[in-house]
Amino acid sequence: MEKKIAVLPGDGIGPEVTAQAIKALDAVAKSAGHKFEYENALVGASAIDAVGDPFPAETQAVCESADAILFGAIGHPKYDNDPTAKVRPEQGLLRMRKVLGLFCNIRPVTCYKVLEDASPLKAEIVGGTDFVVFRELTGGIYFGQPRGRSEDGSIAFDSMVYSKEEIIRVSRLAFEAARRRGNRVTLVDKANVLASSRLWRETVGELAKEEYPDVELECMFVDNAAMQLIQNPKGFDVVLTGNMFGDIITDEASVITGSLGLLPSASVGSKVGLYEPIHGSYPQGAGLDIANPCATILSAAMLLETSFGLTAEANAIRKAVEISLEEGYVTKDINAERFYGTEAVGDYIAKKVEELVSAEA
Ligand SMILES: NC(=O)C1=CN([C@@H]2O[C@H](COP(=O)(O)OP(=O)(O)OC[C@H]3O[C@@H](n4cnc5c(N)ncnc54)[C@H](O)[C@@H]3O)[C@@H](O)[C@H]2O)C=CC1
Ligand SMILES: CC(C)CC(=O)C(=O)O
Ligand SMILES: [Mg+2]
Repeated sequence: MEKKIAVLPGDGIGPEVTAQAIKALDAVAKSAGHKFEYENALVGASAIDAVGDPFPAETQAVCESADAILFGAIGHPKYDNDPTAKVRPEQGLLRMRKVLGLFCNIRPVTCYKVLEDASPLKAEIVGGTDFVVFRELTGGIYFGQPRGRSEDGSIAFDSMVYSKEEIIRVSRLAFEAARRRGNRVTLVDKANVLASSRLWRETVGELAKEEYPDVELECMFVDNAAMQLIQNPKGFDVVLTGNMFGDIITDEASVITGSLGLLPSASVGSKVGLYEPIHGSYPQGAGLDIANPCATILSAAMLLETSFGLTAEANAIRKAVEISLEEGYVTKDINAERFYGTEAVGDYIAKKVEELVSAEA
């Protein structure tokens, strides 16, 4: 198979973790006889520094001509600490998601057996956790209009806006996934307060009744869900939610697995798919060879499976990551006493991928 992958490393630890994911993809290509061609493009703060735009037209063209996109992370403290900055790296990420039609962000949350003690939560609580969050990605409060400041600057406002159409298209993907898994969807919202959440409840309820009567639908307020995720994470199968709630509860959910550096994601929609870790640019870790590359490597596995249909190869990457965790080939966030660098973990996983894929061929 010959495929072109757009690579957008971004800022902070982004370049380091995407480099490790590419090693895993190269190991797959070498052992299974595929050809992956990579084209790099600028995004985020590094794109602002280079060309003054966090998602330049050239980057968009690279993405649109690719078969899949591998994304690192964006963000820089010089913007985080300057609320007056007019151009911000995050605008690039949001514009990219919108322009590429990436309306659904899929975030699997799995607790590896060997990491049951790595979470600050009790092993008997986190053990066996296996759910997936379907987060709406191109609507809601991150995009809604009007937004801004009053003339005298003393009032600021954002709008949580959702249409039925936006809710239905992401919900369908969640229900379809539930049918392939435990047949249960939990809609997470704040329908006791927000009009937009009441539209979610109404729309998802109708859809469930009309098209997915075989799938169990449960509705849960987001504050309760935030608590239940920690108290009984095994109680979830497919979580369906809006943009901001999904963003927040998945960072929370990463604690169940042992580290934010372990959670991958796939962003899908009408065009090309984009694959990215759920974490940000972790600027404090940039250039120190301490970032956990697993979230990005596992995102590459989602890329192979979702965009290229290479399930066996994707599973080889997942298995290689699991072996690295079992063998203690982990970064500092997983084991603060005995750890390896980002590069060393990436090399170890790539070597395992090569062995696993070659053994299957
Ligand atoms: N998708 C993206 O590109 C995202 C970008 N951001 C941006 O990233 C910048 C930093 O934001 P933060 O709130 O600090 O979130 P962050 O996700 O970058 O880091 C939060 C904490 O999680 C841990 N962490 C994150 N990734 C890790 C990894 N791979 N290995 C080990 N530990 C890891 C670190 O302890 C870090 O201090 C900001 O500019 C923010 O806007 C934040 C979230 C998502
Ligand atoms: C940086 C934000 C725009 C998004 C975010 O935190 C995420 O997608 O996880
Ligand atoms: Mg986030």
